[in-house]
Amino acid sequence: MSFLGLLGGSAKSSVDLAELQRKNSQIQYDEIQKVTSSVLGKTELRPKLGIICGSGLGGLANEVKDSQVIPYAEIDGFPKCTVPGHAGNLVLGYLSGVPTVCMQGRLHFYEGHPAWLVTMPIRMMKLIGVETLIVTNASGGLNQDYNSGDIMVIKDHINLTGLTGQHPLVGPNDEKFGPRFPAMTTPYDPELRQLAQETAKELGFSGFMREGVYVKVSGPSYETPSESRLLRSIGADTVGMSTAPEVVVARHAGMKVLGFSMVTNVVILEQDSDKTPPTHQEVMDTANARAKDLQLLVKTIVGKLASTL
Ligand SMILES: O=P(O)(O)O[C@@H]1C[C@H](O)[C@@H](CO)O1
Ligand SMILES: Nc1nc2[nH]cnc2c(=O)[nH]1
Repeated sequence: MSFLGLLGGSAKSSVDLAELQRKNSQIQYDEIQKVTSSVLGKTELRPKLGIICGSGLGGLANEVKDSQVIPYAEIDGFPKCTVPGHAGNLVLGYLSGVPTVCMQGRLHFYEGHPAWLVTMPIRMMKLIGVETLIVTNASGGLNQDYNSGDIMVIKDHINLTGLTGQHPLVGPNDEKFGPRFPAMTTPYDPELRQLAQETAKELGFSGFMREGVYVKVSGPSYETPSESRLLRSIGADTVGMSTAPEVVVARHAGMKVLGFSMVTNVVILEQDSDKTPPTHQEVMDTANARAKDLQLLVKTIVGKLASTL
């Protein structure tokens, strides 16, 4: 199907989405502008903050006041969300007084979306005016000191799928978004990380707060014990199937990023273990059980940032 056709554009100037997918090419600035216009045409709000809700963490969007819900299906050119625990809505409104756009449900590579399409909403947010992004995810704890329900402030990531070729910035670079070769030395903003830890302490959350490294794999299968030991040995504390590509694209576009990884299961490192293997139901249930704490943490942090956003 023609992408510009989806956007209501003329067949003559249309870009074939299937063809772009085959070439693993990028959607260009103009096309993302049309997705953005479709959103802006449905709301008066001009968000400064973007939030992405991970598996089972969509409740964060319920903290947004005076909210307007736009299903992805009603946004021209926006792909579908197919994963349970990812509602598939943009929720726009005010979080602690800050105009916010919240992705209640994200796109994943394992759903069949190429890396550039998974991250297209980040560029849309940038064009809307978002300069600060809060990403959340559900993850497996590779670090065996971690417990289910721990919240890890992400200090760095290993974009394993990016390093091995499925990088969201592969394809022609548009300097309007950012440079051809962006540095990734500080993907997660040090001041925001510090603020997150200080705020967690004030809220009495220190007992389940962590700071560490997230590794992004493709999924959808969970890891074998040997794969998990490999990921631990390269320095990762948690493992998941999202986030890093979104953060790379956000940093490419100059956005500040704060990331939280909710440990929903402790990863099994031993062969032939009698421990219970992970399930997506367990992931969602654990995320839901701790969601209120993460919601309060994010809301309080945003309240403290409000005057600067
Ligand atoms: O969207 P996130 O990264 O929070 O979801 C995690 C990774 C997979 O999508 C899913 C596996 O249970 O949860
Ligand atoms: N890859 C991966 N993703 C997850 N998301 C939640 N738990 C896990 C896990 O154990 N592994």
